[in-house]
Amino acid sequence: MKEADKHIEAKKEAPEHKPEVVIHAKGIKKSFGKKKVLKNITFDLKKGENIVVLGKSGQGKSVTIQCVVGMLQPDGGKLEVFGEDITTMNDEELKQLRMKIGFLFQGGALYDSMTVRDNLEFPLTRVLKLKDQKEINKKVEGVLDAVGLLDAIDKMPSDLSGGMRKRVGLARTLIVNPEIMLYDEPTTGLDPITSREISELINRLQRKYEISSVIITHDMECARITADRILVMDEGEYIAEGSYKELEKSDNEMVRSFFNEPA
Ligand SMILES: Nc1ncnc2c1ncn2[C@@H]1O[C@H](COP(=O)(O)OP(=O)(O)OP(=O)(O)O)[C@@H](O)[C@H]1O
Repeated sequence: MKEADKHIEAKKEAPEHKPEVVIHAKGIKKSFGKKKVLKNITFDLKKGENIVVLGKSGQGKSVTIQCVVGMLQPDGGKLEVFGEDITTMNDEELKQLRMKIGFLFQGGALYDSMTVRDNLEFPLTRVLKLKDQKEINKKVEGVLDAVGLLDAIDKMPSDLSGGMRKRVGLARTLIVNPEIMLYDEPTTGLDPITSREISELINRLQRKYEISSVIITHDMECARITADRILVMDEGEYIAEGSYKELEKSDNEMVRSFFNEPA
């Protein structure tokens, strides 16, 4: 780590979380044909907590979060979100549940032909069916302010940098007030400084809205800044769990390999 970067310390300890568990996964299994992708996934996400999932490519990190939002059905195990078993939910129940979960995809795609304002209005008018323009404007401006991009409200996505587009994507996810955020590689493709801004933004949003997050990343700086707890995934299960500082000292070679990689 560079000397100048040291002021952004790894989280030392989890903030005082309420013990409420928002995601409870126990023994989740998922195969595609003969390929066993998830063998035994067990974790709890507590309210207001950031957990980071580390793992080599193709280990099933994305499959896990797709199970959490009901896009994929696990083959076995228990999966409760906000205390409800999601494996037995019907389409309407899943739709209601997904409104409480923000999912920032790797691409975080915006509609290129729409301004930032229109991109943000879209979920309000189409998903929440809001009609009151004053209320819509207030929400759009509020969420852009939260991600520090109020100035960009009338710009087109093509006029924004990669980091700004990522923040607008995040704003569009946040605008429907999710209680859980699922981030799939939030800093991929961004330079180190912009990546750090996104990581710090994830923390600010966690504090401001008391959002609970699962953050999938290969970016160890992002893990260091955002993680209250890290889970390391290997061959369909979690092989280690702990804070950044704890895992940094792990004896396990696979765990150590993440910390030893050059940034
Ligand atoms: N809908 C699907 N149908 C068939 N196979 C799938 C499907 N979704 C994922 N897989 C397979 O499951 C495995 C795990 O994929 P996943 O995307 O979860 O990996 P990952 O750990 O998120 O990897 P990365 O870090 O590269 O994003 C891969 O081999 C992938 O090909």
